Amino acid sequence: MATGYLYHELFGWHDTGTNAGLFPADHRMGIQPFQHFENAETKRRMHELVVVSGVIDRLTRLEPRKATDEEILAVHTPEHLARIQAGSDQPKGGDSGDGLSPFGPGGIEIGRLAAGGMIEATTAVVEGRVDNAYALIRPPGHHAEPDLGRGFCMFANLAIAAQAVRRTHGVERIAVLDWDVHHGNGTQKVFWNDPHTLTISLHQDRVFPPDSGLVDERGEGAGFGYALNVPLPPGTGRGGYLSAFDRVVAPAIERFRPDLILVASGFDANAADPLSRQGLTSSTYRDLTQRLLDLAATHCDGRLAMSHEGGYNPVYVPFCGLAVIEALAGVTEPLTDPYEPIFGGMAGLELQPHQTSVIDQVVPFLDDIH
Ligand SMILES: Cc1nn(C)c(C)c1/N=N/c1ccc(/C=C/C(=O)NO)cc1
Ligand SMILES: [Zn+2]
Repeated sequence: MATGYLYHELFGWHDTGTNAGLFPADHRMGIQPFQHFENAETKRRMHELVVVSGVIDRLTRLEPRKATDEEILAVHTPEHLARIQAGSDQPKGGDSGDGLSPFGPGGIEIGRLAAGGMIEATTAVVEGRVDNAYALIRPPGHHAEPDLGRGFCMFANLAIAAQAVRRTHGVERIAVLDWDVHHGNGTQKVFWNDPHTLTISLHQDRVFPPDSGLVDERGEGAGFGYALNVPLPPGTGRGGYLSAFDRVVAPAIERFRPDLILVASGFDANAADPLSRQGLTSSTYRDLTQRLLDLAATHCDGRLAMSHEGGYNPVYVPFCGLAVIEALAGVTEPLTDPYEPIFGGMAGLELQPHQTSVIDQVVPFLDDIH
C-alpha cells in the first residue's frame, strides 16, 4: 500500500494574524490580541507527529507546486482571483472575501501552493504512483465559493484538484466526502449542477456557514440528487457518524460508482475542538477511513485522496490526523491515542434517536443517484 503524503513548511507561514480567534483585537470591545483560530500550530503539530511517530517512513513524500491561473479559474471567477492578487500585493496583505479570512503580503503564493498541493496529491493517485494520498495543506478550501473566499478559505483546493484531473486525465465520476464539522458549502456550490460530482457533507447542524447544509440542499438541474447533506445535531459522536456513513455515505458511493474518491478532511468534529460541539475521537476517524478504503477498493482501484481542512485543537487534532494517515498506509500497530479513553469515554456518544431522525430524512434521497 503506497500512501502519498504532502506537506510544506510554507503552509505554516500562511499568516492569519492576531485576529483573536475570529475578530481583530480591539481593546474597546475587550478583545485581546491572540492568534486566529486557523493558525499554523495545529497543522504543523500534526505533521510533526507524522514524523516523530515514524509513520513518515511508511509514506511516499509528494511535493506541492503552485496552481496556475488556468487551474484556479476552472473553479473561481477572474474577479475572485484578482481580489486575492490585489490583497496579496498590499503591504499588510488582505482578506479572501468575508473579512474572517485574512492573509499576509504575498499570501496568494501560499494559497496557490495549497491548491497545487492537492492537485499534485490527486494526480499522483490518478496516475497510480501511489494508491492513496493525504495533502496536509493550508489555507483550507472547502468554504471558498467561485466568487468569494469564506471561513478561512482562499481557494477551493479540493474542487480545483477535481477539475484539474478531469482535464488532464479524463476522470469522470468523482465522489467527494466532506467530514469537516462545518458544511462544505464551497465544494457543494462548485458542483451544484454537476451529476458527475457527488458531494456528501457530514457536518454539525448550522454551525458554519449559518443556515447552510440543510437536508433539502440537494443540487439543481442535472445535478439534482448529487448533493447530499447530513446536518448532525450538536453532541454527535461515534455512533451518529458511523450510522450516517453506513446508511448514507456508503450506499450513495456504491450507487454512484465513482472513478475517484476525494475527502475534505477536517478534524474539527473532534471532541475537544473550540469551533464545534461534536464528540469524535481518533478511533472514529480511523474507522471512517477504513470504510472509505474498502469502498475505494471495490469501486475505483483504491483511488482516494484527502485534502486537509479545519481542526483547531493543537493537542488532539494530531492524534486524529495520524489515525487517518495510519489507516491509509495500512499501519497494523497504530500509535495509542492517550486521549481516547477521556474524550471517547464521555456519555452520550453512542447513536441517539434525534440523530437517527436526521439520517432517516436523507436515506430516501439515495434513490435519486443513478
Ligand atoms: C465571526 C462570525 N460572525 N458570524 C455572524 C458568524 C456566523 C461567524 N462565524 N464565523 C466562523 C465560525 C467558524 C468557522 C470555521 C471554519 C472551519 O473550520 N471550516 O472548516 C469560520 C467562521
Ligand atoms: Zn471546519
